[in-house]
Amino acid sequence: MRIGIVTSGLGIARQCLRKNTSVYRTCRRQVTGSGSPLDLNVDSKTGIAVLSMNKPPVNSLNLEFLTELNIALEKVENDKQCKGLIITSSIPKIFSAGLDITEMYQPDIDRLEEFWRTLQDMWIKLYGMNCVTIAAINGHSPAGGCLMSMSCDYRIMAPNYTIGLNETQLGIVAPFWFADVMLNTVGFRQTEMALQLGTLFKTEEALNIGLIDKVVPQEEVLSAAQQEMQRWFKIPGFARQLSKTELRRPTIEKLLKKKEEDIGYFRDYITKDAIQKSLGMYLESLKNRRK
Ligand SMILES: CCCCCCCCCC/C=C\CC(=O)SCCNC(=O)CCNC(=O)[C@H](O)C(C)(C)COP(=O)(O)OP(=O)(O)OC[C@H]1O[C@@H](n2cnc3c(N)ncnc32)[C@H](O)[C@@H]1OP(=O)(O)O
Repeated sequence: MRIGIVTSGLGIARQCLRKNTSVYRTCRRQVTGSGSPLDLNVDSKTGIAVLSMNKPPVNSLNLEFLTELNIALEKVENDKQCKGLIITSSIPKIFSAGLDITEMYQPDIDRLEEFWRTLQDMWIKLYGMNCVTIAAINGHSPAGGCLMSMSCDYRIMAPNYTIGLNETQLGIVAPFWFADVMLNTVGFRQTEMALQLGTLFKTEEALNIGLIDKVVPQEEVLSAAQQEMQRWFKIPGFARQLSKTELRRPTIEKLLKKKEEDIGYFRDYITKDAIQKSLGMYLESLKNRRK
């Protein structure tokens, strides 16, 4: 039941309409505007925010979408009522198709650099979130989608989808910080094989190597995430947060120290003729898949 105020643009709902019966005490606020590719609902009773990606056809991460994600993550982090964040998708069968390849193919250089900076910022925020983060992976989650999932504290996935860092299959290389997050999640051996082969793991395979934590039927992914959140909420928040920070800080600091250098590497690498050719062919193959 939604009884909150829907705001537009960047404004967060300032009021909550409450009725006097206890059933209405939950104050759910939709804090993104209508027509936004993101739907952020904060339930002030449970302290859980649900961020649902809704950018057809495949939730690909372009500059504008990444900017919206950054704003949403900031809102959640600044909202004192939010103790946990669930990231999911409103697009059937797709969590996120990863980076929008059209941002990298025949790019405008200023925009390309801005795109990469915004991706770095999004990842730094998500990986370092103080609140508990759970990825409710209700669809395919390749490359950038896998990065987002791995950056959460816990991953619940529906059967019969795929997840992984498949960059080499596109003829490109996963950046060091994507690799670091995978390394932190599944260990060295699985990472070195998965990155070289560009493996997209089926749900069950992902569970077996620890890339995801739980498999539940499609229709239960969100409720399982809500339930899992309760386990994390039972731990004293400060102790849990500090443990997370201690473990993740070195990985985040590594990128922070090299942010500008990394943008330069990305720009120079992606604009190479051979890479452009690979990306062009991959885009073409995606478009021809349904023919
Ligand atoms: C020295 C070292 C320096 C290092 C430098 C760094 C180098 C760069 C690193 C880049 C890092 C990350 C890379 C990425 O995230 S790249 C993205 C990888 N993603 C994929 O490979 C996924 C591709 N998509 C799919 O497999 C499928 O679309 C799907 C997600 C399984 C969904 O399948 P579907 O059948 O439901 O939909 P489909 O018909 O395929 O697609 C619908 C339309 O969407 C277009 N599309 C799909 N994915 C993308 C995408 N990622 N970007 C842009 N567009 C995408 C697809 O072309 C269809 O378009 P249309 O309807 O035909 O016009």
